[in-house]
Amino acid sequence: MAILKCKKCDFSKKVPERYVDAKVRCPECNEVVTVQAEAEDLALEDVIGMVPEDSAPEPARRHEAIPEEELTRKDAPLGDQPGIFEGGAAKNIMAGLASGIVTVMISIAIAGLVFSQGPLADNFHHAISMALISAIIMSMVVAARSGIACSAAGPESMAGLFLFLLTSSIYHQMGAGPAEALYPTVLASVFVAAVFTGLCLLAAGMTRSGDFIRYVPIQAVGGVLAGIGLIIIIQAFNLALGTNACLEELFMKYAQMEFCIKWAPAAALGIVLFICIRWIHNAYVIASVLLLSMGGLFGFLHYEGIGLAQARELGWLFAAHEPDLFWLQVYDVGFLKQIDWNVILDHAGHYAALAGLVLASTMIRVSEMEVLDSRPIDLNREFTALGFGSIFTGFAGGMPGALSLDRSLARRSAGAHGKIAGFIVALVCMSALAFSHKLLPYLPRFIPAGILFALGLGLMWRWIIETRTRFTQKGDYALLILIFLLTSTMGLLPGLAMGAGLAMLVTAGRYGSVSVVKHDISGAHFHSNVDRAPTQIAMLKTKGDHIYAMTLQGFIFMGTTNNLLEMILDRARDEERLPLKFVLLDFTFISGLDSSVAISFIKLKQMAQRHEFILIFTNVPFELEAQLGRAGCELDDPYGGSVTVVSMDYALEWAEDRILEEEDMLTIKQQALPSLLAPIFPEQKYIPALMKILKRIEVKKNKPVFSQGDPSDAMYFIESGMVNVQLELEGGKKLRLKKMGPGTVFGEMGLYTSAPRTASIIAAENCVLYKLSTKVMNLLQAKRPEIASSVHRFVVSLLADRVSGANATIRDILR
Ligand SMILES: Nc1ncnc2c1ncn2[C@@H]1O[C@@H]2COP(=O)(O)O[C@H]2[C@H]1O
Repeated sequence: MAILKCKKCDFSKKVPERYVDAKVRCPECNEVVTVQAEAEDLALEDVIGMVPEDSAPEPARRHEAIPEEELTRKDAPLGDQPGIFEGGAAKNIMAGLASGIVTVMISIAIAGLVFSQGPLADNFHHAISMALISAIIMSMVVAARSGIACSAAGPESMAGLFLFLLTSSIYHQMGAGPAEALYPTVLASVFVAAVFTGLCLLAAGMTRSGDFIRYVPIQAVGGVLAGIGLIIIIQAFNLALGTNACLEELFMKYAQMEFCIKWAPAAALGIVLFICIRWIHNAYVIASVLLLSMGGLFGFLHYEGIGLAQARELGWLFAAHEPDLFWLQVYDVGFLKQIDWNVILDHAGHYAALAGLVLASTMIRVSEMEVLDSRPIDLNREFTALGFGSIFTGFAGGMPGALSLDRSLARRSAGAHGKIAGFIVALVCMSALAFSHKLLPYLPRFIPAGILFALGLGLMWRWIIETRTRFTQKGDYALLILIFLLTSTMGLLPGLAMGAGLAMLVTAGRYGSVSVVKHDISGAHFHSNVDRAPTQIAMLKTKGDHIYAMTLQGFIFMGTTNNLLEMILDRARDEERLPLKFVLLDFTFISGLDSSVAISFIKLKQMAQRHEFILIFTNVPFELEAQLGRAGCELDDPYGGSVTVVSMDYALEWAEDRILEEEDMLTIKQQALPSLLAPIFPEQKYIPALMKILKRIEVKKNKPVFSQGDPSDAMYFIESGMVNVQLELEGGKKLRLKKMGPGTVFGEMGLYTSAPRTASIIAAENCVLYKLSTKVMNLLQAKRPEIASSVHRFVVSLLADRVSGANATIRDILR
């Protein structure tokens, strides 16, 4: 072992031997520290660290433990859904009302984004209806079908931006054609996008391919979403200014006073909203900010003596419009005849990309909800719910939507734990739809612009800043930035296509199709290198199945950890075997981790707490442990039910000790050497004579009996205490070959071959040994050859036992 000891803040931590002389940053104060070799060999207690005495894991620190019935990963029946009024009717209704106001405002903002091109902007009120229809239907369907109580779905920034690109592209393609075909074609393309996205979600949910989507490289999705964030911010400025400019044009204009006065309130509101959405996560706070800013504008207008009509002319408020039930046109033959279906077909790439991103983002958001909720959520069921919602939305004349993590969290912290909140949101949106022609003329223009600004900023922050620490390999983050730049400069579709291609190549090249689990084995077959008494070995053969050891390999990413989690869950639920108490995961063959893996390990820790087993991570590279820690997953977290241990051998020894302790067999009654030898020595009658020629010595804990390479002059019998047989490797590294206890011998190889010592022997405890020197052995051979021959046979049978033990281990590993 080596030690990381920071002189600045006194932080100290044991780290694996191979980090000796490495320069690392102190996890506490960030000071650069050189890792030092530790002076003495470690005792087992040192290695294990501060695992609580009581081996039963402490209750979850951050989350409540979830009962077994809720573990419905594969087939979550509807009955498992949250109740209608769960958490109290009044609380849910209030939370639903606040979320409803937020949803209406966000729907208006997304509508502004979708219809911001040329004459489409004149039909902004239609886009608002389309967005509200989506919010109503998706809120109701998701409330009825989703397994997440606070699930918020409807118009959403990423899908909104896609629709903006779709409508702009159609607008540019058809600009020269007949004007009457443009609007029906644009509307139809939005409805087709909703139905197509819904069908894809439904197909993924019904074929249960949700877990397969977990393989989508996170860098590609993250880079594209960050790019989307930037484009949304540009569009937020355009909405505030009533322009249609690109980034450079906006840069030219932003400082001019007449523009500044229009974009500054939107940007200020955007920043405040961004902070509320990201860190406060509360629907009441967000709704209050929106209502207060509206009040602020009317106060300002009143103070300045500006009338509403004048404010509309100045571009502060939206224009009034006549009420119409435009979406019913969808089923009007005249309307259908005007649609240019070729143009719609030309945009097949847009629909496919939109559906792909909605699928991938749903997968990421559901995974994050799983961690926050501390329980598995059936991804396929969420796909199915969103799929139905999106299809109904398309047929009712609404725009495609998606699941929103931020809005779901805001709804949850406002107290929405029952389904009713989703229906209340739908009711609020219905009222807004019915009165939109009356309300819109009173809506300040900077509000939807500010919301878009906050949504765009949120996407960029989430994917460019927050995820940075999650990437264990610098290349992953660089790839994300590359895809972000491609998306922002070349456009969404080329960026998406190139990004996905690049990320898939990288991931496939790194990992291929090799399973993350190199081998898994039960503790009944695979034991630590500790020489134990025959009764203890027999006990471990019967009870060792409480231990499940796995060696991991290769490059781990979310898709592969899913398989690992399922293997462990299957083992934990296997009632035909002994209850699972210890899961050992060895990282020796791990070459790297993807960013998303932290979430999987957090889930694994939550599973450990639910099923009451202890997770022991072994041979974890220091950088990976630090990276996972920064991403929110502490591996060495004794009170959270997981520990890191230097090697699989020590971890096995510790778990075995706990099992023996439980059976009251950890300490074997101390016996004198003659009685220890009696059952195993070939001829018992020679034991008293042998004892006379042995020399008793005592060795203190941690002191060497001899060191590797020393000349060999004796072999030793152990009467009490344990010794470590330690191989000294190049570069000062040490490897424990064996731990030996009472009744056995060591140093026999040197005695018989006269070669230098092949390993060092260090006392792991205070020991009493009996020494048989070469000189005395030679005398014995000459004077009492029958006793010498008995000793030879004893040593041979011990060596034979050791070899057959090693063979059994190899056989089990290869099984
Ligand atoms: N792989 C091993 N397993 C168990 N004991 C060992 C192993 N290798 C060496 N030893 C013991 O460690 C001792 C080191 O000194 P010797 O080589 O004299 O004799 C050696 C054996 O008794």
